[in-house]
Amino acid sequence: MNKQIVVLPGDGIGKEIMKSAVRVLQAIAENFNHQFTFSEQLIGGAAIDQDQSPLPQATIQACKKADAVLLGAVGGEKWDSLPGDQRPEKGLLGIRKELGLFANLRPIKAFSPLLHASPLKEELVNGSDILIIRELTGGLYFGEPKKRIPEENAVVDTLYYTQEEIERIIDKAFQTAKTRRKHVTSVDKANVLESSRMWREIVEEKSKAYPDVTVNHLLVDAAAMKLITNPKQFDVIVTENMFGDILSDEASVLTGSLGMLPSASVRTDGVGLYEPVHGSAPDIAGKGIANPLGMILSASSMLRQSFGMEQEADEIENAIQTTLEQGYHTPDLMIKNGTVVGTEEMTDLVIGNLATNEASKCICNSYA
Ligand SMILES: NC(=O)C1=CN([C@@H]2O[C@H](COP(=O)(O)OP(=O)(O)OC[C@H]3O[C@@H](n4cnc5c(N)ncnc54)[C@H](O)[C@@H]3O)[C@@H](O)[C@H]2O)C=CC1
Ligand SMILES: CC(C)CC(=O)C(=O)O
Ligand SMILES: [Mg+2]
Repeated sequence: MNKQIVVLPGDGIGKEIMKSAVRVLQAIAENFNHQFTFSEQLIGGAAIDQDQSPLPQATIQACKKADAVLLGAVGGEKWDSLPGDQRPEKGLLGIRKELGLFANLRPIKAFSPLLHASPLKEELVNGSDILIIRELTGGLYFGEPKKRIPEENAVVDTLYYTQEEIERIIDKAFQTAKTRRKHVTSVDKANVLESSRMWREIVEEKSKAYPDVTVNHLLVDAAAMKLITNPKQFDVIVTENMFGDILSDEASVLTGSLGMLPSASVRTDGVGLYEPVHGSAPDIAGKGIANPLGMILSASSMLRQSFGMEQEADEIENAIQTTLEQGYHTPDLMIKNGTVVGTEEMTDLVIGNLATNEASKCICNSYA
């Protein structure tokens, strides 16, 4: 199969972990006789430096033509003093919006060798399997007005949703729950926010069309607590953009590290952008120690969800399981008696544990 993949490494560790994902995909291409063509484009701080824009038109056009997009991470101190609409993060929000990627799927399930790597008790973590479905192109991160109001010595951000935006993400949650353990937890702040009250009404109305799926509602503050005191009660969690952003970083502690979490940002036709949950991690960037597994798992999610390559995705996930069983881990994972390795060595080990591990011959501009 011939697939065109746009890669957006971005900033900080984004560049380091993207190399890992591409190398793993090259090995998969070789093993399964696929042709993956990678085209690297600019986003975030790297794009500001080269093109004076966090999301150049060339990047948007390339992403729109691609079969799928891989994204590393954006942001860093260098660009922190820029106005909000010129920051690297604006490029990330922009590409999600441009591609219409309204649903961000964040699976949280610990690999068995990492059950003891969480600061939470192993018996709490063991058996938990959560999918956070975060609304991605609306809500507080996109609503207007969003500005300083100097004449009032004030500031405003806006939480705006159309009914249609809420309906499509709730449908996505119910449809996805049908393929899992058939339970949806909708998380909101309906005791305070009007947007949450409308969200809750839509969940109730939509639930009538999915009689085999059970549903409950939680306020976001209590949900944050329950995520780490009783995570096994959750199957699918669906929530507003900012709530999902925050809860998923919190939930990552179940897996041992934020660096383990992949995500898929999708729309209804299967087109997707695949990105780890974490950011550009400036505190460890350039040190060669970033955990590449969240990025590699995002690539395997791309194979599964955008390309229908189930066996190939399984091979990557099995190779990660084997590598962790062998005791290898990057320093972010607090494991007793393991062997600490860097980003590149971890990538070599995963590739070495693929069913076959010959070097790839795929077409690749900057990763050959
Ligand atoms: N998707 C994206 O591009 C995102 C970008 N950001 C941006 O990233 C920059 C840094 O933000 P932070 O709040 O520090 O969040 P962060 O997610 O970059 O890092 C939080 C902590 O987790 C660690 N960490 C994250 N990923 C890791 C990995 N793969 N391996 C090992 N350790 C890892 C970092 O070292 C840091 O201690 C900011 O500019 C922010 O706006 C933040 C989140 C998401
Ligand atoms: C720019 C932010 C919204 C990025 C982030 O934290 C995320 O998408 O998880
Ligand atoms: Mg986040």
